[in-house]
Amino acid sequence: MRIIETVAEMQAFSREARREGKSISLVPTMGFLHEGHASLMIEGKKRADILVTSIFVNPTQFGPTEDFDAYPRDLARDRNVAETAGVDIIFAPKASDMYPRGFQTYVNVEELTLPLCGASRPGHFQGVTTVVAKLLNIVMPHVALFGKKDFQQLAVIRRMAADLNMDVEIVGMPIVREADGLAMSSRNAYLGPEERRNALCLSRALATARDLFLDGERSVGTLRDRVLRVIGEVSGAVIDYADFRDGDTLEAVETANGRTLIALAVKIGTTRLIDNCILGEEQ
Ligand SMILES: Nc1ncnc2c1ncn2[C@@H]1O[C@H](COP(=O)(O)OP(=O)(O)OP(=O)(O)O)[C@@H](O)[C@H]1O
Ligand SMILES: CC(C)(CO)[C@@H](O)C(=O)[O-]
Ligand code: BAL
Repeated sequence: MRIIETVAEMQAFSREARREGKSISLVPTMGFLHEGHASLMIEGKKRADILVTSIFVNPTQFGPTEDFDAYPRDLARDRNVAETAGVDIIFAPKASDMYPRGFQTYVNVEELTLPLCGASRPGHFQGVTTVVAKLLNIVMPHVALFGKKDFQQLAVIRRMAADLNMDVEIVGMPIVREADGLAMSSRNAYLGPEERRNALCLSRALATARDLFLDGERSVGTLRDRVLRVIGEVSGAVIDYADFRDGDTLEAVETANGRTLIALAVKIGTTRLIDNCILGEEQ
């Protein structure tokens, strides 16, 4: 495994790999890698000759009061996780190389970024689509893999790739969970022991609503009440959003079906966690 730290070197590497007829897969990350990231890497390795993972805590997707400075970083540990998962190249650029002086071009996806995390985190998705567009141009992968834990992000990136005719296959991967149901996330590292227990209310709320749905309940009002009740039982859990939306368009729905998305963002203490499920999909 090799670490590449400059945009120019990464681009030269990929250009040469493509010239030799090799296929490339890319797993973009912000580091502090866990088994969720590893599952994307293992799949990426199967889908191409060369697996690249980027590790870049992207400043443009964090709001001014968000946790950019506090975001956990540990490149030594990440190297081990990446190597074990079969990564060939870690691309770890500096912010000054990604956003040099004079930078002024951004990518914006419209309707899909309005609700959910787009509403709670103004400017977030513009930062995500801009950096992902740049990573795709730099690494030039044939396949790029993203987790469904960030469901809206995946939908937005698919839209961007289609709308801008990007020559890359976007692959969505299932949510990897801890044994007790908590969705793996780098931000779980912020949780103290009591908060870690309280954080289970997200996956518990999703499972409760899904069980009701599988028993035949279709009223979003009833399903939402149950979700709010499960989260409300936990002191120190503050809902940012608990939304029922169409899994393709992200439009709000009032009657549930198998393609209905339940998307949650909940603050446990100061840590904002997200989780989701599609009601008709195996968990
Ligand atoms: N539990 C998970 N299962 C599957 N994919 C995941 C999981 N957690 C993160 N990913 C995916 O890994 C990629 C990189 O995500 P990122 O580095 O932000 O990790 P994260 O754990 O989601 O961090 P954060 O705490 O910032 O949300 C994204 O495509 C994301 O959806
Ligand atoms: C896709 C991504 C790496 C862009 O910075 C980030 O939003 C993430 O880790 O999900
Ligand atoms: N996993 C999405 C990255 C972010 O929260 O900024």
